[in-house]
Amino acid sequence: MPGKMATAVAEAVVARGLTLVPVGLTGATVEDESIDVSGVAVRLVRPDEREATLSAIAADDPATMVVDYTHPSAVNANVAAYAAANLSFVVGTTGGDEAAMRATVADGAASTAYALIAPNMGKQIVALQAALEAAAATFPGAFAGYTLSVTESHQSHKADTSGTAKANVAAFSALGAPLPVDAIVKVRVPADQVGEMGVPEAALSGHAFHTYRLVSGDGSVRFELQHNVCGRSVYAEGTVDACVFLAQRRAGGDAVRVYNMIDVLRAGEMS
Ligand SMILES: NC(=O)C1=CN([C@@H]2O[C@H](COP(=O)(O)OP(=O)(O)OC[C@H]3O[C@@H](n4cnc5c(N)ncnc54)[C@H](OP(=O)(O)O)[C@@H]3O)[C@@H](O)[C@H]2O)C=CC1
Ligand SMILES: O=C(O)C1=N[C@H](C(=O)O)C[C@H](O)C1
Repeated sequence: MPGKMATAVAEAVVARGLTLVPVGLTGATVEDESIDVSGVAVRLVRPDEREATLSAIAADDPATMVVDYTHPSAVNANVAAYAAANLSFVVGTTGGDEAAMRATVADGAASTAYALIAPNMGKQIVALQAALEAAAATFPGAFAGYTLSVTESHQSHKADTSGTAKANVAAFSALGAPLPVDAIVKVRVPADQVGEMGVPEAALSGHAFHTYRLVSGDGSVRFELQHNVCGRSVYAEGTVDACVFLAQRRAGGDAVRVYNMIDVLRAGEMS
């Protein structure tokens, strides 16, 4: 905190009537000591105080869920610290090493934490992602011979290529239309976002516009799929659903300890 997603999730937690633990991890250069979230004073904790703070939170209530919306360069060290403190965690941050995150709570790992990791928490986008995965499993190669192109536009400070786009490209690849991740076109210049992608000016600081195009070999057939989101609320609501879902799995001692948002959707636990 006070990152945009972390703050939006904290606000959604309060709005749902859940308890917001008034502590937020922050970047090393942030000078404020606390921020106000819907009337709750949230203490900001720098990376050098992270381990001690997480241990104290776990000692106070081991059922606390941690939410990570940080930066690709920060998320893996954060996750290692959550796991070491045995605090269960929901990761929305994209661009990290997901395999390494999963390993912190995999069978045989020392941690007793549960984890949910997903590149997109928006219910309808998760449903689209699940539908593409199901199509790929049911009709592998159905789009063989088609050429895929993908364009994604996000606020100019986004560090990485869209994690959602990467996940959907994997499904399109199984459908027969592969695309290397580095061929995904990233639009980060505000003038292009407005002019080429149709992003409203008011959403330049927070938007996610994705377009997937599939064209047949002879150019006679063309598909286009878009999901265009302005703002953050759809992800914040999904993240709170994820926390509730994960808390229930943890409380029930479920044998599976790593989940994604498709698991939450399948369970019928997205509001
Ligand atoms: N899964 C999903 O549905 C969604 C995922 N995302 C992803 O979430 C991430 C965050 O996005 P967003 O909120 O827009 O980005 P912001 O840049 O607004 O926020 C990121 C925050 O993380 C802070 N930070 C950096 N390093 C650390 C650290 N070591 N410990 C704690 N905090 C740290 C930054 O602080 P500082 O500025 O001081 O560096 C900043 O406050 C991105 O990876 C984005 O792709 C976003 C939306 C939805
Ligand atoms: O940075 C964002 O804003 C978003 N990031 C996620 C991604 O990388 O796919 C999800 C959504 O696109 C918003």
